[in-house]
Amino acid sequence: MIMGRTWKLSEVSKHTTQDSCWMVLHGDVYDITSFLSKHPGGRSILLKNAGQDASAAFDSVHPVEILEEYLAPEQVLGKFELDDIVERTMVEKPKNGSQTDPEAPSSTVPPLSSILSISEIESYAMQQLSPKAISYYVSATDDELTKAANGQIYRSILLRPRVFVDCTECSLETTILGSKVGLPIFVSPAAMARLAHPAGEAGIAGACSKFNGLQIISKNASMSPPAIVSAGPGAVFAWQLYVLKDLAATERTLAQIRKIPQIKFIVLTLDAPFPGKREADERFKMAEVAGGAPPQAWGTESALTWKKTLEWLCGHTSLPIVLKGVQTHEDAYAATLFPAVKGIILSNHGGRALDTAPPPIQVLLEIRKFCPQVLDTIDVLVDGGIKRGTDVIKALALGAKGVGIGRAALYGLSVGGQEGVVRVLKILADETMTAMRLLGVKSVSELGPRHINTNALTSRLFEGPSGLEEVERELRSKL
Ligand code: HEM
Ligand SMILES: Cc1cc2nc3c(=O)[nH]c(=O)nc-3n(C[C@H](O)[C@H](O)[C@H](O)COP(=O)(O)O)c2cc1C
Repeated sequence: MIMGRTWKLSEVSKHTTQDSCWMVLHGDVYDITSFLSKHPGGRSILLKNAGQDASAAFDSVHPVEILEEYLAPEQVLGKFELDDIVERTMVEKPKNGSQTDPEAPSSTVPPLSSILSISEIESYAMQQLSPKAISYYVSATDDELTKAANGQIYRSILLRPRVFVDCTECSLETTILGSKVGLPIFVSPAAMARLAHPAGEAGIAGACSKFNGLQIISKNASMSPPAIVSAGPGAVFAWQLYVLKDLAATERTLAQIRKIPQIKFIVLTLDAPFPGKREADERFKMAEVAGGAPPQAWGTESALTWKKTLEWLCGHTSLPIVLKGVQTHEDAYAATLFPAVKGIILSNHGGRALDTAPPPIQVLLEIRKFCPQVLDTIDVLVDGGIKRGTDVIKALALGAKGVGIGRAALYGLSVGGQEGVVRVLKILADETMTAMRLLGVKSVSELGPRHINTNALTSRLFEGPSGLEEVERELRSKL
């Protein structure tokens, strides 16, 4: 009986094929032969790491709890014991794809306080991240037109500053989905944060905690939700769900989430029923796995529908539901017809879903024109392309309750761990506050369409009253 015995590397390393595939993970030896065809990340990456201690590669993408969830107890063959010879010659393996990875170009990051903009953080991140992390984080679908448009659209919208407003006192506090937060900027869910830095999603939580900010934890986080929330006592949390083809596994995960009181709402991502064609990432994977990677097995259920899926989800959570990846006003309106849905995130997955889909700001304008009541019925959040405080206030002025950052948080993490994310949030918070003061606005709730200039894009906003009667009324009462 092999169960319970110890194995040396010389024995484990004989099992590297489809017919017999072993792997060392966190001190245990696993027989993963039957899991090869089931691994959502494809079999090639497992074969590449077969016959060795793959803990470092595993840790940068998965929480350790996933082992128990996906592998049966009989697949654990026993404990791993280092051979003497290996122990003596072994060089410390990198824990992640960032600074400690010899593949990653070395660079010196200046003191974080001297980094002034999100673009600057991004350029340092490109020096810190491993090629693998860059191809995964930066890539977007096809020609990356939507990714580019997400940022460009903010540049084509102009603001309308008002004068004679005392903005000495100015606050970024607001409420998102009923939770008070210190700033209207939240961290969108992003998989595999430990590819950027060992602090991973817990580092992001620690940073959000300092601002009483909101972090939406990804279903594919590289750390477990309990570990993440315990790192952010002052933060507000939500958890993002991909419904897997394996519905029972999704239900088990939802049961775990129910036990975490810090999680205030569930974000169901809908824009990725199939993986987008992210060529930079595919090219990297092809080079990484000899002979090319087979098409990835996609674990996400592609047959979700409004009524069936929402009814099912309501059976497994009593938390408010937020739909992420809404890209038309029709779907925004439809969301308001389901009482369990308390919010939507206008998002195109940072350009990683359908290329040439519209930037969220365009969808917000559509909502204002065709069904403005949506904005009064549910919380509308947006993400994609946010790099400046002025981007934040434009989205808020157009009706968003909060604005998410995806890559910017990962880039901050890569340059300075938790403190790097703090720097990202501080830059954006300070810029937002400055922009509000210069605009003549003292609080987030005052921002409105009257702060947005009319041009070809935004003219559809101005079908309503001019606002002049309100100005007259206000002045008369003050004079
Ligand atoms: C043997 C134990 C492993 C198990 C049980 C496992 C499980 C999973 C699961 C459930 C997913 C779907 C995404 C998620 O829910 O996180 C996934 C995806 C993935 N896994 Fe693993 N995995 C294992 C080993 C590895 C190893 C050693 C690597 C090496 C780096 C790896 C790399 C990946 C990648 C790259 C993805 C795809 C993520 C994406 O593109 O969204 N996995 N794995
Ligand atoms: C590397 C990466 C991983 C992501 N993983 C997820 C995820 O697991 N779940 C999800 O709903 N969205 C995911 N997204 C999308 C983000 O939540 C967000 O919509 C997007 O990044 C916003 O655009 P930005 O990166 O321009 O800020 C991911 C985005 C990136 C860049």
